Amino acid sequence: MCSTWFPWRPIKLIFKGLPDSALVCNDYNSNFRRSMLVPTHEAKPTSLMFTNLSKKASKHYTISSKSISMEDLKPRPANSSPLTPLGFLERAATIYGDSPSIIYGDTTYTWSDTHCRCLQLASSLSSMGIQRGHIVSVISPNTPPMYELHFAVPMAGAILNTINTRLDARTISILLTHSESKLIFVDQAFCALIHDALALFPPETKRPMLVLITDDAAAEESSSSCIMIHDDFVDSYEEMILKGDSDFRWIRPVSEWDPIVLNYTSGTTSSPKGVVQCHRGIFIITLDVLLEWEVQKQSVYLWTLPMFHGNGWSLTWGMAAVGGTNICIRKFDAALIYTLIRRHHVTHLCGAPVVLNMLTNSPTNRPFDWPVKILTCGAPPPSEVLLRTESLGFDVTHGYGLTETAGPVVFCSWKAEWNQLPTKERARLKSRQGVRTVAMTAVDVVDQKTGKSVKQDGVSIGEIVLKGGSIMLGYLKDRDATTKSMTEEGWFFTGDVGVMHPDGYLEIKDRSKDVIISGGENLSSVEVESVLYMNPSVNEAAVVARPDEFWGETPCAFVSIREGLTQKPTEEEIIEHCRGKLPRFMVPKTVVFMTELPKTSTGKIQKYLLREMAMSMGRAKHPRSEGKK
Ligand SMILES: Nc1ncnc2c1ncn2[C@@H]1O[C@H](COP(=O)(O)OP(=O)(O)OP(=O)(O)O)[C@@H](O)[C@H]1O
Repeated sequence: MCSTWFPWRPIKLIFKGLPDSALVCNDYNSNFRRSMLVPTHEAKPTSLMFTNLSKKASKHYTISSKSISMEDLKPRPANSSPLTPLGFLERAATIYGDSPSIIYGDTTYTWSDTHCRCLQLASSLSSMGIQRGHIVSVISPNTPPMYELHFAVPMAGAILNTINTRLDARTISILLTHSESKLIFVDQAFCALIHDALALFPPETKRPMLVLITDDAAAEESSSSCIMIHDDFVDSYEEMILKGDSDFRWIRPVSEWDPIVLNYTSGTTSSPKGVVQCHRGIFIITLDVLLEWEVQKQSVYLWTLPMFHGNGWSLTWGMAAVGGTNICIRKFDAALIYTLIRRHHVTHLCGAPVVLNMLTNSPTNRPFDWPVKILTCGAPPPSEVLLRTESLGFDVTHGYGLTETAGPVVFCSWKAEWNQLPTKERARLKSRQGVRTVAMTAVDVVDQKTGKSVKQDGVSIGEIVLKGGSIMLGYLKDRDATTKSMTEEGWFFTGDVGVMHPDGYLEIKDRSKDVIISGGENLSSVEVESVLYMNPSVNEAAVVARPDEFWGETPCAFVSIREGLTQKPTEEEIIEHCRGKLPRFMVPKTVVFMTELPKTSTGKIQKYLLREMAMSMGRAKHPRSEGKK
């Protein structure tokens, strides 16, 4: 009854001296001490009466107009501190102070160390003039400094921008100018790259300060290039920590909507866009992912996913929340990964489907004695790849998200009854993207013309739209793209197309830009790819549109073949393999073999490059007899 009256309802009302029969909401669980009912002679009668007061009680008690009514109960400072993930670190230092926070080669830090180092770094940043709202960039692989900067930079009030290490100098130069970065932390392996990027700055543009991150493990690869520009650095990372004050009072956000990170998208479909996320959004997604992926306290997390990729899907902050151990590595190396999983008894790791593929194809792969949980996201995982990964003892969780959502916000939440199904069927179910996380408000698939929800039949295609607390604030300096992607009705348009299955699970069919239209019919490149992956000789597959003289467009498959095969398949054999499993119009008409498919820095296949190659082949020609579907 109470909840229908007041949006901010009390959990329990305690009225001193009132008989039990006068308690209005006596079923709830926590304390709310406020005398709302007073003897009638002290208060003016009001029309608002509690209907379940006993007759006797209602005679003596009525609502005081002097007291605070339900409507007046508003947020107060005690319950309105801005949400921020930065507080996770202080807490981790209190609870897990002596436990390892980061292991990197022979170096181990504890949570006390990490807390202290981040405060010292934040203090040094402040001393150097870094202030609230400034952008501070970092280019580094997954090293301890890269992890620490996720706390230290926003603790100085600034906004962290992690730069993708695989970008070229020209793109980095554009991003740094666009972000107006004030300072860049540069791992020594990337000195030459940053040097080249800065050389491309327009003449009048102010240059950022540079701080050098030295690393013995990187020394070999980068010593000469680092000496070249050594004088350009204002300081070194470790010096800044030494100079810093460990009692520094970190700068809390004024509002939870204050920006905390700027991340550029992968650039799979167009130039990278600068996504800005706030403290609140990151707080929400971090807890959401931990809950959905069932990350236990003091888990051991191996950093196979680059932290520059959406801040490692927010698990950078997540590991502090659970006091886990971060195992850092500079490079993806399947043999090293298997060694580290065993050495440190790793419990969790993440990776785009390409990482799963590399792990399963590695000659060093061997099953584990304990379940190693792996979260895959970032691209559609073919069911064959899921199957192979699980057969090694990995427990795969499949999530879907974008840089714009700060991590996975849709998960293929697993149902116990599915464990009874045959393995192939399980893998097929798991390749679906799934259901919104608890912190997301809603997910839908809408018709691109009418904007109405499509039928929940697993066939009707529409655009995937999302709403929830971790959707970005917007794209930096791009009002048009921001308003286009987030409508007044409250939806964020993902640019992905998919279907909603009758059981409420979402499945992506393609990115809008990758849909192939053959003879007027939309064709999902993802479906064709998953059939190609069923061929045991196929290592990687991607399908794009090739202009076709008769159909307008037809599927063109690019494949790489597994290493070590004595007999490689022919184009006709690959086409024949698809014929048995796909409707005729979906069967690739062209197959191109490549040693390796081109990928973005986040491991996604660069379909726009393949599309350009397919375009350059000219229109596919057909004998007249092929003009039937
Ligand atoms: N589980 C998944 N299955 C299928 N596709 C996925 C999955 N997770 C993410 N994606 C794809 O990745 C996209 C988000 O990727 P990201 O934010 O890294 O940048 P990008 O979209 O690849 O780059 P750009 O926007 O610059 O083209 C999604 O829109 C979707 O197409």
